Amino acid sequence: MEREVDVVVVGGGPVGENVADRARAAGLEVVLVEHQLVGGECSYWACVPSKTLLRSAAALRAAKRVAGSAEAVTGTLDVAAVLKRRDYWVSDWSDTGAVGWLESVGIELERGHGRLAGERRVIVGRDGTEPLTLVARHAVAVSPGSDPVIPPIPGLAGARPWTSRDATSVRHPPRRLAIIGGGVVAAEMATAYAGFGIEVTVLARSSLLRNMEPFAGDAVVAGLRGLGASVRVGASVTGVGRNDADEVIVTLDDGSTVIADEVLVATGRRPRTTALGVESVGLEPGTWIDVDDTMLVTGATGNAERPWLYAVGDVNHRALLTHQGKYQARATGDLIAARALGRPVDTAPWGAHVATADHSAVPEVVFAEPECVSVGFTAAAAERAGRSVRVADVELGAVSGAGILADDYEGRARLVVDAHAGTVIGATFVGQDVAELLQAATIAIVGEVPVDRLWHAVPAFPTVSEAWLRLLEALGRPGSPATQVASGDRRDDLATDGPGVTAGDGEAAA
Ligand SMILES: Cc1cc2nc3c(=O)[nH]c(=O)nc-3n(C[C@H](O)[C@H](O)[C@H](O)COP(=O)(O)OP(=O)(O)OC[C@H]3O[C@@H](n4cnc5c(N)ncnc54)[C@H](O)[C@@H]3O)c2cc1C
Ligand SMILES: NC(=O)c1ccc[n+]([C@@H]2O[C@H](COP(=O)([O-])OP(=O)(O)OC[C@H]3O[C@@H](n4cnc5c(N)ncnc54)[C@H](O)[C@@H]3O)[C@@H](O)[C@H]2O)c1
Repeated sequence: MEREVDVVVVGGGPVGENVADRARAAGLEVVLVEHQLVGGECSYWACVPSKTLLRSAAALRAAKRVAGSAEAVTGTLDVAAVLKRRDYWVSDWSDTGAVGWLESVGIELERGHGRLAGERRVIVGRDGTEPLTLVARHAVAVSPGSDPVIPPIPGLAGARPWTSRDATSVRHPPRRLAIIGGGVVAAEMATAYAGFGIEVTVLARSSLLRNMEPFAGDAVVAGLRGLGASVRVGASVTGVGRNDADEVIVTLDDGSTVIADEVLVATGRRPRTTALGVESVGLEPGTWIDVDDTMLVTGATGNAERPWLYAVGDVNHRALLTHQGKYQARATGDLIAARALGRPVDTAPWGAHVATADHSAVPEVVFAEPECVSVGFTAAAAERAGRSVRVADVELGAVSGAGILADDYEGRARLVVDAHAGTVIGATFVGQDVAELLQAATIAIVGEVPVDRLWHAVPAFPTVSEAWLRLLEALGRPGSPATQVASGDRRDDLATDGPGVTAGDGEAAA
């Protein structure tokens, strides 16, 4: 069976949904092909369940950190209630709601496995009925996402390791959990399971959260240990097996062993391109798909002559995050529609049809203990990129708003400034409830707001946002002696109390 449509989208995760939505909103006929659940990894096995597993223990810790509410905390976490709340948020792994939304906006769903079959053609393998060939008049967008990597550690694959799917969909948490990896999944799942009161051992080859400023990973190591987890940094796993009691035995390169009930592998992702038919359009199966800033696939048959194939979301490896994939999807869906309808196309940097922010302003929130959030360059990455940087650090505990939020608040913030341009190019915040500080930093970077102008963006007292003021003070006020820092100098000021406010003062002096 063969059918012509305007646009075919393969993969109905958050990214594919958004490509389809934008193209459909412009009036195009769109078919979305999904072989599992509409909503994808994020909705059922990643962002949503992981955050619900984390939230209750974080709320409990927050209550314990404030005198008055701490005394009211007399019980422990109700893990069964946490799992029930998780089940609600993942709709019991049913996509009825998501399918209803597709219907409401006029996007057609084809349930089945989509596979490229040459230029503009997608074959959909369907259960119990003959395959359907969809021929796209205008474009095909693939957004199949990514799968976890299982590294070739002797015995690991045979030891029934958990992946992030098992960790986020758990029904009966084990008594002991070993985690291999030191990235985002390891940090978050160690926090979640330690919060459940489970014996957690993190086995990381190197420091944690290496894509962030070093103080973020260090804080999470301390935070996890504070929750009772064991964190072994610099530990290489040489073998994994199960014994007769069905316990997992993880052997390390120093000869020691860790015994657990389950082992979670959190060692990165690989693209879902092995069974996507990419070879039929000149691409290599099993590899990430290269794209330009409009998500147009570079090197695909026919794309140079008449653009038709786009790869959006995790599969292009630009930023493996839902919000960034959805940002790409909005640009690409609109571009597909503009090209199809003969409307103007804007592919200049920061134009409507490009994902420029992928290069310089990707916000990420790691919901670990403590929260670690960042956007843009770290100081080291900026220097590697040849930028001349100025760096300001502040201890968040010295900010009144943080001290009021939690007794003995501990946290740190860093601003990375381009010394020549005088604009923020990176920001990192570590501490309780810092996630909501991130959007301001993202806007400063994307808007290329001069640091001198930020002195006029006054943070309200007493909020944690006053960290911004402390960061500016650390950089120096325009025209004041403190700003006499040679251009290109790197400053590692550690600002504490700002003028007029000391921790514990209810009112700031003028
Ligand atoms: C544990 C965990 C927690 C995370 N937490 C966060 C978070 O808090 N915030 C955040 O921003 N990101 C988070 N991420 C990352 C986020 O999940 C991904 O970046 C996001 O899901 C990518 O969206 P996508 O649409 O590209 O792919 P996916 O969500 O993987 O969706 C792809 C869809 O395509 C379907 N599909 C694949 N191949 C085919 C085919 N050939 N035919 C038909 N259908 C197909 C799949 O079934 C799936 O539904 C997390 C990831 C993990 C593993
Ligand atoms: N809150 C969030 O936004 C969130 C949460 C979870 C995941 N994610 C996304 O999902 C992606 C995948 O997360 P992840 O934690 O799996 O990957 P990651 O890239 O963040 O971390 C992988 C970790 O595994 C280690 N590693 C790699 N190979 C190894 C091996 N052979 N043996 C031992 N250790 C090894 C690395 O050193 C690193 O510490 C992330 O890139 C992130 O973008 C986002």
